[in-house]
Amino acid sequence: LSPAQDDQTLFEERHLRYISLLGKGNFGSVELCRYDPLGDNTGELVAVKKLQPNKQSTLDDFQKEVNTLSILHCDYIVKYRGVCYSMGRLSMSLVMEYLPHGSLIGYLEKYRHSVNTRRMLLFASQICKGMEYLQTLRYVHRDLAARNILVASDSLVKIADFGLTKIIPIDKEYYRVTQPGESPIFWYAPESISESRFSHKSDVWSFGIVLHEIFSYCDMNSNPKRIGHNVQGPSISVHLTNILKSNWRLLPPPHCPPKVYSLMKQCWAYNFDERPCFSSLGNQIEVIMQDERENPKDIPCILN
Ligand SMILES: CCS(=O)(=O)N1CC(CC#N)(n2cc(-c3nc(Nc4ccc(C(=O)OC(C)(C)C)cc4)nc4[nH]ccc34)cn2)C1
Repeated sequence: LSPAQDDQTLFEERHLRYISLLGKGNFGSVELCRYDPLGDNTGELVAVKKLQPNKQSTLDDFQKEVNTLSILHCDYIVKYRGVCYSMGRLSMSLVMEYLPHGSLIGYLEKYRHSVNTRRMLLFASQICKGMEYLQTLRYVHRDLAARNILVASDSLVKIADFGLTKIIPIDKEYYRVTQPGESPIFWYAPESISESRFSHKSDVWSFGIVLHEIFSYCDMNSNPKRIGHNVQGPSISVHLTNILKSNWRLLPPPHCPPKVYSLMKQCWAYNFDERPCFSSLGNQIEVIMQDERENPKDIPCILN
C-alpha cells in the first residue's frame, strides 16, 4: 500500500457505500457507511458526517470541526479517521469510527433495567476524563449533553460532536460567542445564557446536566429539559436565568444517590468560580465508585 493509503486519512468517495442514517442535526447529518475499496463487503464500517449543503459559514465551521477532531487523541473521545472529498474538493465529509450502540440517550432508555449505579458512575468518570483532556488543550466543548455522548460498548462511552467546540484564547479564561445560534439553553450555564460566555466552568455546568440525564436514564418526564426545540427565545432565557439566580435547580432523579446529587449541585453553582474543575469531579466520582463497590446500594431490580 502507498503511504497515503497506509495511514488512511483520505477516503475515496467511490468506495464509501451508504448504509443508513445515524443522526441528524441543523447543519449536518451522520451516515453509516462501509469503506469497501475491494468491493467485496470486507471493508470496515465508518460514521461519515456530512454538511447540509448551505451557507458558506457552516463550511468554515465544519473545517474547524474536522481540524479539531483530527488532533484529539483520547480513549474517551470519538476517533477521527479522515476526510472524504467529493464534487472535486468542493464538498468534504468527516470520517469517524463507528460506535455501534449509538447515543447515550437511546442506550439508557433501552437498557435502563441493566444499567446500575456503578455503570452510570463509570460512564460519568469517562466523560469527566474526556473533558479533562479537552481542557488541557484549551478547548471548550459548548454542547456537552447526553445526545452528544456515544456508547462504544457496555463499559465505554465517548464524547462526540465537536461542532460548537472553541479554543479559549491564550490571554483569556473564556470564549465569547458573537452570534449565538440555536442554543440548547437548558444545558447552558447562566453566564452562557445571559452573556454568551463559555469556559471550562460552563462545560462543568453542562456536565452536571449530563449527570442528571444519566441518573434519570434520559427520561424526559423527570424534569423536562427541553423547552420547545431548544430555541433560545429572549423570554425563555430571561426566565431561566432568573429562576437559576433565585436558586431553582433540577430535583434529584428518582433513586439518585445523595452524593451524586451533591456533585450535580456543585456543578450548578451560580458563580462559575465556585464550580469544581473536571479533575476534582473525577476524583469525587472515583471515591463514590469505590464506596459503591464496597457497599452497593442498588436494590437489584427484578427483571420483569
Ligand atoms: C449535530 C448534528 S449531527 O447530525 O452531526 N450528529 C448527530 C450526532 C450526535 C452526536 N454525537 N450523531 C453522531 C452519531 C454517531 N453515531 C454512531 N453510531 C450509531 C450507532 C447506532 C445508532 C442507532 O440509532 O442505533 C439504534 C439502536 C438502531 C437506534 C446511532 C448511531 N457512531 C458515530 N461515530 C461518530 C459519530 C457517530 C449519530 N448522531 C452528531
